[in-house]
Amino acid sequence: MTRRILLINGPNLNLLGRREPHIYGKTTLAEVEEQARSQAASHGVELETFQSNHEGAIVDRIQEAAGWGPNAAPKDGAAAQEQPKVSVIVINPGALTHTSVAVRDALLGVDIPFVEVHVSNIHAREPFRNHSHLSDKAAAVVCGMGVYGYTAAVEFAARHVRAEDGK
Ligand SMILES: O=C(O)[C@]1(O)C=C(c2cccc(Sc3ccccc3)c2)[C@@H](O)[C@H](O)C1
Repeated sequence: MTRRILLINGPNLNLLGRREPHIYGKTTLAEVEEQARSQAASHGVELETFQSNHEGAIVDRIQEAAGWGPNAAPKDGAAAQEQPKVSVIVINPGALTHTSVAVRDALLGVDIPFVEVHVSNIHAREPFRNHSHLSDKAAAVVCGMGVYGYTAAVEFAARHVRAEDGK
């Protein structure tokens, strides 16, 4: 069974590197995703990426990681294709961090360990950004390290996958 990491980025992160570089740096999301894919591959682990500005689409993608949801199985009754198992989710929920019980519920519901990433230090920003609906349930939280936070998170996730495989 091929195991993989699912990297999810939430609202406005498609603008990473293009807006507010003094807070989020100049690295684009495409560059972050390519680096993460390459880093995971160096561990022999697949990495899939998903970015959406829509809470429900993120909930759907999280459910799909567990084999549930609208795209889980073919409608014609054919055997669902063997999908590589998502072993770990790395997620930067963006503003949904502070607002979305639905994303929290989806992550808890699929029972897949997740790592929460924030490019900025959310604890040193506006009060409304100081609370996360996810952190108390995350396997790990990385924030304030810029886009290196994704590197640290993927490293942690890849090591978890390899431990699962007994490597
Ligand atoms: O630091 C982060 O990674 C964070 O998750 C990321 C966020 C984020 C992500 C993308 C854009 C913006 S703000 C923005 C919106 C439009 C254009 C430029 C910047 C904030 C914040 O909403 C969160 O509070 C913190």
